Amino acid sequence: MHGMKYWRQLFRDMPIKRKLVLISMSSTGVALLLVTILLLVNEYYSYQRALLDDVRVQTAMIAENSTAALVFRDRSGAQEILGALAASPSIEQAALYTADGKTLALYRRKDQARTEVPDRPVTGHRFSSQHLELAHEIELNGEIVGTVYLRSDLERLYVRIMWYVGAIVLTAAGAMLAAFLLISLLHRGISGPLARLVDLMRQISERKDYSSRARVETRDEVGALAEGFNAMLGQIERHQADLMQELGERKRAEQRLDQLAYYDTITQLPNRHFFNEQLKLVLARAQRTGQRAGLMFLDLDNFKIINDTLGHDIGDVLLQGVAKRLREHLRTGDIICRIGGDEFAVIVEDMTDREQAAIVAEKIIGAFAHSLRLEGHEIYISASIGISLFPEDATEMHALLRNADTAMYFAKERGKNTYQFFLPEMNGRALNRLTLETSLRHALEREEFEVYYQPQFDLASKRLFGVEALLRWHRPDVGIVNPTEFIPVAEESGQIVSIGEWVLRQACAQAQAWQALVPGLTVSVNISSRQFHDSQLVDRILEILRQTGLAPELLTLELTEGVLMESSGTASTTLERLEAAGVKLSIDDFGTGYSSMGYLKRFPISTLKIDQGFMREVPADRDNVAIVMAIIAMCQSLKLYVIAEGVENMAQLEFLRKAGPVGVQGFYLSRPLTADATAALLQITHEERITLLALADGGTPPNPRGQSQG
Ligand SMILES: Nc1nc2c(ncn2[C@@H]2O[C@H](COP(=O)(O)O[C@H]3[C@@H](O)[C@H](n4cnc5c(=O)[nH]c(N)nc54)O[C@@H]3COP(=O)(O)O)[C@@H](O)[C@H]2O)c(=O)[nH]1
Repeated sequence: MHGMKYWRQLFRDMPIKRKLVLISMSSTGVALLLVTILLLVNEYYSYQRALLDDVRVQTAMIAENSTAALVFRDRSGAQEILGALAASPSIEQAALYTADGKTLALYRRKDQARTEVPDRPVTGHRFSSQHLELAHEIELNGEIVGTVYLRSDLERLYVRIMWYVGAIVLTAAGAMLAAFLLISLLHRGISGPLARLVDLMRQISERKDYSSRARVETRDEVGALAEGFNAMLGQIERHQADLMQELGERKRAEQRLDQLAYYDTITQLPNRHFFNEQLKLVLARAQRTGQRAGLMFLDLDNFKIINDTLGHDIGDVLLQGVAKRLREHLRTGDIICRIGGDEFAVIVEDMTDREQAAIVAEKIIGAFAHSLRLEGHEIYISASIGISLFPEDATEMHALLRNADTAMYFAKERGKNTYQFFLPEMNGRALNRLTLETSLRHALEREEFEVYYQPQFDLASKRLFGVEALLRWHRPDVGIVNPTEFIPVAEESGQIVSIGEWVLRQACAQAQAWQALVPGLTVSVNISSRQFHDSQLVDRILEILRQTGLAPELLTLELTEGVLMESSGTASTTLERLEAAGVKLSIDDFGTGYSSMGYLKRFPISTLKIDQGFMREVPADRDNVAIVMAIIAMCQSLKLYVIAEGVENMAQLEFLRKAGPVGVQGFYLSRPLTADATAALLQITHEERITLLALADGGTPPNPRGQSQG
């Protein structure tokens, strides 16, 4: 059973060609065998018959010749007759019996050792495996006179059969060989294409090249199979192409998603997500290898202004330019990421020491030394950089990030366009700033702000013509906080827009209320950069003027040089709209910034305020004297009103009086006052004010600082 299974499996596993040859040869062999057997059987019986006939003839001849010998019981005659059988080599024994069954004569072939004849032969013939025996009764005139017995051997039959078998086997072998050749040839025609199909199939599955095709060699089933195979390959190829396309699209989509997930679409730099993962890896590596790593936080200086002024499209191009500069100036191993609006981060792995970090930071600063030309604009940009180092400043990722951020704020505070290493003591200051920002958020709703007013005088007429609105914050548990402390924070957090609007409303309402006391009293309100670039500014101002009833020409907006210099088309429109509405514009802190004469002509400015820094040590400081005099002369020729700030003593006042027609503002005349104190000052007469504030020529104020409320 087991053996059968083995052969069956062996047959199944055979190649078709061998199977076909085996089957064909087996069937041919079986057919030949059957034919051989039939031929042999036929030959055997034919020979038997021929032998029988032959023996019969001989029996008949003996019977005919021996009748007389039998009748006369002539032994020698009978013996002679039997002796003639020597001519028939197949007869090996013979006997003649008398009618009463006695043996009359015997014959034995020479090679026979003994006589082996039956005592009483049975008439008829009988074949055994070795012999043919035949007994025939001899008659004379209808009476039986004796019996003749002949025994022939079958040796010649077997020899003949053997020769016959030999001939048949040879013929069959030849036939089998011829059949084998023919069948092989025939089967090659069938299995050859099949084998080639199989080979092709193997090649295709190995190489995955579905563009190959099978040769259709015949029109039979194998040809149909090849055609079917080709059709199938065609389909696979098409599916493959579809699949490849789909895979390609999927891959592209995945890459795109990956790109979106890990890269910033504007600069193509890695984004915050990527940055976080990389920083984690870098720190883990540094921990393992015991090496240093540096983290740098970059914040572009004044980016928001550029973005608001020139538009977001230019802002985007600027960010791209910044990314390009960073890539160009830093090593390929440094990981540069854009982690927020105008915030970038650089991870420097294997940092040797602080000096190396400083070199990298200087490279970054240097990268922006030259202006960027963006769509017709020449833009100077700089960055403030905070640096924290692993492991000195922090070993934990978030702490390292926080420290770099804190250091960056300090770089900003130091005047921007610089770098700053993190120092442990910064954390306290940073915390203060954070709490300041948080408290500031609620200051407006909790009514913690108050507007103070500092009087402004025209030196020639000695008249109080206006007040400057200056904000104060009554911070709970802290006291009055100076605007220099909180205005930059409000500016950065964007809260300045709502705070500034509140100041404008208060100042306009107050100035309008004071018109009854000093008709034509002007009020100056400081407008910060962020406020100025707010697209709603003009509408808000006009709305406030309408609501408070203050005449637009009594409101002066104080803008710094920086704000005007950053201004482009949209800002000019803002200024033009304000001028058209009648609102006055003043340049604050003149001389500290760009001091460009161009914008004095370009923009509708009515007043210029000399920065109080130039009033310091005047008239002793000859340089400051020269500057102040030059500014006054320039304003005269440009027909601009000029106000000198920071007048703190009589010498300064006297100097200004001689220098030309100016307005003055300063502690010497009055510190910023509460609204009530300002109202009190406005209520007294002009003459009383001159006396009180020592505005008379050469006059001395009784106690100028004593008036201070701010
Ligand atoms: N955007 C806004 N900015 C505002 C607002 N209120 C104030 N500010 C700006 O804050 C800065 C500091 O203001 P402040 O502490 O009020 O200082 C003003 C005066 O007190 C001070 N001053 C005036 N006279 C003298 C003097 O004789 N000596 C001296 N040392 N200081 C003096 O000068 C400041 C006024 O400056 P300026 O605005 O340039 O005229 C300041 O930059 C304010 O602009 C606000 O509501 N919005």
